Order: sequence, then C-alpha cells, then structure tokens
Amino acid sequence: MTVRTVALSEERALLDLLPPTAPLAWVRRGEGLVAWGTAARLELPAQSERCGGGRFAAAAEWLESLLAGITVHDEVRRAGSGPVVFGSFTFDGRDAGSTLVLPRVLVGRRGGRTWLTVVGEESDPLVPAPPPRPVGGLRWSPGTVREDAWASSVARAVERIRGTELAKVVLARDVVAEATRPVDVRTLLRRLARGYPDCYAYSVAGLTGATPELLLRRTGDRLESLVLAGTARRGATEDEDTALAAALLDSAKNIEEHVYAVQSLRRALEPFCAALRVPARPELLRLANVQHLATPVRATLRPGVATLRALAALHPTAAVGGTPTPLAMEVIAELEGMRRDRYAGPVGWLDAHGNGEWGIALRCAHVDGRRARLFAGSGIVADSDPAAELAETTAKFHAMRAALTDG
Ligand SMILES: C=C(O[C@@H]1C=C(C(=O)O)C=C[C@H]1O)C(=O)O
Repeated sequence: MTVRTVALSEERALLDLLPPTAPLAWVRRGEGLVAWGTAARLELPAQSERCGGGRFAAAAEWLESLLAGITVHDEVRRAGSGPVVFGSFTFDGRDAGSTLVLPRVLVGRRGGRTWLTVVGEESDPLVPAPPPRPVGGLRWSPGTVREDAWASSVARAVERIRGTELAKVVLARDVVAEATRPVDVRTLLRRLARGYPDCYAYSVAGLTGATPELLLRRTGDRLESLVLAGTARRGATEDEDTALAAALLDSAKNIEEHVYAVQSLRRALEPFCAALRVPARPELLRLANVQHLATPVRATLRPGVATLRALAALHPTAAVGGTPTPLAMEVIAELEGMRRDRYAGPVGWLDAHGNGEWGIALRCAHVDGRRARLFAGSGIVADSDPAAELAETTAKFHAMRAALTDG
C-alpha cells in the first residue's frame, strides 16, 4: 500500500469537503483533519477486562503491522501528515466496538497550511460533495433509564460515597432520537463547530460530537491535556452568568470533583513523563450550554513511550470514571443500567510517528442511519443533589439536541 501526502492550495472549510458517507472528522476553529473512505479498518471484539490496556494493545499491534506494509511519500512532514488513523475506543473494555480506520482520502489544515493524503490511487480525490441535508422531523424517546430512575441511582451513588471508600463516580444516561431519514452527520458537525468553537468537533464510525475535553495531544515528545470536571449552567443575563462562574470557582463540591480528575491524570501520566506541569488552581472554560472548571496540563514524554500506551494508562480519568477508578468502574456497571459503548472513551487520531490528538468522547451521539443515541453524564461526590445532577446532564445534552434540530 502506498500513502502520499502533498501540500494543497484549498480555501474551502474542512467540513465542507466531506462527502455524506461515513465522514471522519477532528476539527477545531477551522483546523484539524477531515477524511473519508476506508483503506483499512479494525473493529475490536469485547475484551475480558473492564479497565486495562487490552483494546489499546490490540489496536497498537494492528496498527504496527498495517504501517509495516505501507510505503510513504510525505512532502509535508508534520503532525497529521502521512498515514493517519482515526480511532474511537469503548469506555468499558468488555464492550465490543472499539474502531480504528485508515481513511482513503484525508485533508489536514494547521497553521494556515493545508495538505492532502491519499492511500493508493485516487484519480479525483476531492470531488465536490453534495451540500449537507437538514435532519428533518425527529421523534424523541427516553433512553435506557428513565429520568426518575436515574436520579434514584444518583442518590444510591451518594449513599455509596458516604458509606465506602468511593470518593467520586460519574453516572451517565442516554436519550434516543429517531429521524424519518438517515441523519447526515455533516449537518451535525457544522452546527457543532459553529456553536462550540472551543470544542473539538469529531466523528468516527458514527460517534459524533463536540468535546471540550482534550485527553492527550502529542506533538513529538510534547504532551498537552485539558482536564475538566465541575460544571455550572450558563446564566440568562451577564450578571447571573458571572455569579454562577464565581460560585463555581468557589464551590467546594465542584473543586473536589475537579481535584480527583486532575489527580487521576497526574498519576497516570507521571510514569511516562519527564516534566509534568499542573497549575495549582483550575480556570474557567465557558461553552454555549455550560461552564466548567478546567486545568491545562503540559508534560514531556519519556523516549520510547507509544501514544496508545499512554492513552491506555490515562483512560478512564476520574472526569468520566471516578475515584478510586476500579471501585468507580464497578459502581458504574452496577448503578448506571446502560452500556456506554464508545461514549466517554478516547476518540481522535494518530499518525505514523505517534503524533495525535485524543479527546474524551463527550457531548455526542452515536448516529446509526435514522437513529441517534445521545449521552451525557455528571460527576457525583458526597454533596451531590440528584435533581441538580439530572439538570446538569440535561444541559449537557443540549449541544447534540441543538445540532439535531433544524432551523
Ligand atoms: C461526563 C461528562 O462530562 C464530564 C463531567 C463533568 C462534570 O461532572 O462536571 C465535566 C466535564 C466532563 O469531564 C459528559 O459531558 O457527559
């Protein structure tokens, strides 16, 4: 197999280049990668363990043998040029469906430079795509767990936190939308990119969303991550918004949730890193629907550490699992009452040199034909109130709900 990357003079927005079928995307503020077609694909079966590196190690093995059979001609030589795979891993290793895709055609843009990567021979890789279709009529139905039952699970989680060494657990729920015709993922991506410019708009094998949470960006030996945990809604007026932000930055409950997430990331990264910089205090990240406590982390990776190995060590952070992780994973399996599949798992891309960007798959839906299954969760600690946590998940659903709504 031959992979060629060339510089491209192309002015159109990346998302406007995507064809309707199985688009792949990782885009923020007009930069990133879009891709389509399948040159190679891996879909993993269920593994035996909940946590642990099984699916990441299996993916690394597949990727290594794939890359060994590829001849690369790369004129661009930067992160994201040459062969690139998109990936999306299940939250729980015992769920099947972790997927890696080597697309046939990819367009990347960074720092104003654009490039085209093609696998094999494509006579006309950039054929004009038909415009994205509106979603049309939708029928909403409750998800796997009804709202009142979910709130009761939150109450049980709070009891568990008060009675055991469990300190934090993230519980999630789903809702389902059914359209009258297949949903055009490109429509969702455009709306998400417009409404959530600080987030990464992504789609991999139908899992589509806009995540604010960067699990890991690797460029050479430099690592970056943005830890989020602790959430408030946006205010209806500027005064209310400022008051909610001030209360969030001052909230012992939210800071506790946040500290667990930062600690879990730090613990996971430390063995792989030469220099880890973590600010002492979180900052505020404001999105259209919610505001979060955010901690940007930087580190230098030790030589020889594979990106998928670092990802395996990082996932699940306490932003989507809990503290301590193994106990939180048990409580999620016991109380949540649904399968997360790829929601809250790592989603992103990786090149042949180990450069890549991986987010946590949040604010998303799994789009499969006419059906979209939306997910949202929230971190539960000792002081959590079930009604407030339910409202928080409703606010988080808003990103995908709005993306699915025409007009
Ligand atoms: C679990 C989600 O979000 C995570 C949980 C947060 C919280 O509990 O405050 C905040 C950001 C994310 O780390 C989600 O969006 O589904």
